[in-house]
Amino acid sequence: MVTAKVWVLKKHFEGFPKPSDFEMKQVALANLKDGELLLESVFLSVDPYMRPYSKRDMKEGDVMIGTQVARIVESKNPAFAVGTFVVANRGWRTHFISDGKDLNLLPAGWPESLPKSLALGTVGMPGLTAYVGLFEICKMKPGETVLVNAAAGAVGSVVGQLAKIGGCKVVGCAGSDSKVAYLKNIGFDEAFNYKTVASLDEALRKASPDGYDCFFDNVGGEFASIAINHMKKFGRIAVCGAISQYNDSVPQKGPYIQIPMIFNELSMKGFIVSSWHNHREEGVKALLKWVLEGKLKYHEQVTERFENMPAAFIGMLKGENLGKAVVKV
Ligand SMILES: NC(=O)C1=CN([C@@H]2O[C@H](COP(=O)(O)OP(=O)(O)OC[C@H]3O[C@@H](n4cnc5c(N)ncnc54)[C@H](OP(=O)(O)O)[C@@H]3O)[C@@H](O)[C@H]2O)C=CC1
Ligand SMILES: CCCCC/C=C\CC(=O)/C=C/C=C/C=C/[C@@H](O)CCCC(=O)O
Repeated sequence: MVTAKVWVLKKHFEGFPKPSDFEMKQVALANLKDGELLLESVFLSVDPYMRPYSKRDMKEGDVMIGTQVARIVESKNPAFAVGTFVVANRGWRTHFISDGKDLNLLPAGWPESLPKSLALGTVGMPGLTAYVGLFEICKMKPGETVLVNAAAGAVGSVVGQLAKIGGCKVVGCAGSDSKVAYLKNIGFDEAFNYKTVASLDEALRKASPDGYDCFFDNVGGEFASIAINHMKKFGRIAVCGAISQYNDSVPQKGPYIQIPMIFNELSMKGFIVSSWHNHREEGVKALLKWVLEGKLKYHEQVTERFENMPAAFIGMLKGENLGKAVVKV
């Protein structure tokens, strides 16, 4: 019999998550029935959505939500061979049982040399978020200027590079000078540290005096309220995330957006990547191709050991990650 380690939400987060909000438990797994598989998590993802979704969808004592790259270690299902790697959405667990219906194989053509953890990042849900947000929501066109915040993270770093591949000028911001250096390294035209600039308004104007056609917003809050005033006529805003607000106990009050929306005839659309599953195959295939061609660079912040899941999650929310934050079990 296999015993899985799992992390549960011991106490709903109040403000910023803290280690004592989590508890690690052991769960004995049943023997496999016909048609079932035993899987071990190899890489687990820590993502911002876990913070707001825990409040909306979870109760105390539930296993933390999340996805993993897992390896099949035992199979009583002829459709799945032992040793196969899959992407699963089974939460913070070292081991789990599946009937195979909830598993996604890695995309065809995945070379052995490419880290499988990328299926949780650049060639997974965050990469697909960038792809959908830019091509379907912003409807980015060559020659346009694209702005993205949280630009050195999992989604933002792909947004900037896809915008360059698509023939745009790209401006990004991030929360440290080393992240800004990374953005320049992967091809951003302009990048600034939003924590140290004297004025966000000035920094946005300096980076693109003519304004922005597309704004891929990962952050919300004050940054978005300022950026909206820098949109060009008929600009498009993809409302992807609002990480600056996820840990607020008291909702922020911002300036109202109607005047710039009307004056510049802007479009603003929120989206959730899961609703775009019909674009998944096409998107992931394109992302993999760009990675293999060297046009789409990646960086991963790998935390070792399952025991460090809460630390990796809290660190990501604090901005300690460059690129995609993952945990190697
Ligand atoms: N709509 C959708 O379907 C999806 C939305 N998202 C959203 O995209 C955004 C980015 O996600 P992801 O790429 O996975 O995460 P990241 O890899 O970008 O990690 C989060 C980053 O957010 C930045 N950050 C944290 N707090 C603040 C703050 N108060 N102000 C500004 N930046 C902050 C930090 O970078 P820094 O050092 O630069 O501050 C941190 O590294 C999130 O808002 C997430 O919810 C993600 C996936 C799907
Ligand atoms: C309750 C308030 C919500 C505010 C918006 C919060 C977050 C936006 C966001 O980050 C959403 C992310 C959604 C991710 C969904 C992922 C899963 O479906 C897993 C998908 C697995 C995979 O495709 O690899």
